[in-house]
Amino acid sequence: MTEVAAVLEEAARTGAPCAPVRSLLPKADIEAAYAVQRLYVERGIAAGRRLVGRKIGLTSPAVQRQLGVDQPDFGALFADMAVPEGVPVASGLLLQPKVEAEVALVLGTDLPHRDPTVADLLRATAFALPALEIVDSRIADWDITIVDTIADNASCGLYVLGGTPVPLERVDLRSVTMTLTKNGETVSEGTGADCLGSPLTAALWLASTLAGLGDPLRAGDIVLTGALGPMAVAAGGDEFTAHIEGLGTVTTTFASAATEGAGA
Ligand SMILES: C=C/C=C(\O)C(=O)O
Repeated sequence: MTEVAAVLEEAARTGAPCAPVRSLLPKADIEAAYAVQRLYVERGIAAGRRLVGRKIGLTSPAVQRQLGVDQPDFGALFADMAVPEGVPVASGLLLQPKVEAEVALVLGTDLPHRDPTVADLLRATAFALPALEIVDSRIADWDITIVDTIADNASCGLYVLGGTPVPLERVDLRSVTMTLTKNGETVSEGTGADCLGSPLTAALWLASTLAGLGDPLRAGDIVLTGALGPMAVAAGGDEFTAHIEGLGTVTTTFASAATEGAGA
């Protein structure tokens, strides 16, 4: 496990993507891949990073098709991965960024049960927000299988949360429609139902999985529930806006090296 973690750390440190790590792991061993991810999380916490929640990945049939997998996964969200709206994503921070539009849930109470119900989840959720997940892969050309992405913290790079909290009484997350634009052009579309049937179903999967691992979701946690549509490639100078009906909009821009150099 430590060898795989070291390969991924080196890729992040140098900015040079590495070869797929699946050949270094027991064949298709998802538990081994999560063990690598746990090392990354434990090292982050030991270094003073604040764990603030989880992302769910591989929830949309479109993304599953893009990556050739058939099940969801999860990764860790640290506070230092959050980019406030209005602050450009610095150039050179990410290796191969892509953007996804998602529903974020913020919990008001713990979700300790292995068999949580929708009622438990609705009661536990303080509010929802529109969100952009900026996924990134430390593996060259995004040549990933499920074990590669799990070991690589579920390919999570950064995330942007919208600023207007919406209580769940006000929105039916299964039927929301999402449009993601890049520089004004639509690049991805989907609905709540495209996220494992509903963002709530995805969150229940995560709550149950983490409770089963003895590390349940806690009050205050942010849950990125998974892409509602295909991911879109990002480059310096791009602006992305997601509109999720009933939740509002969230926007981010990617600085280009040239504008950063000019102090823009
Ligand atoms: C490889 C990353 C996939 C996701 O983040 C997703 O499907 O939401």
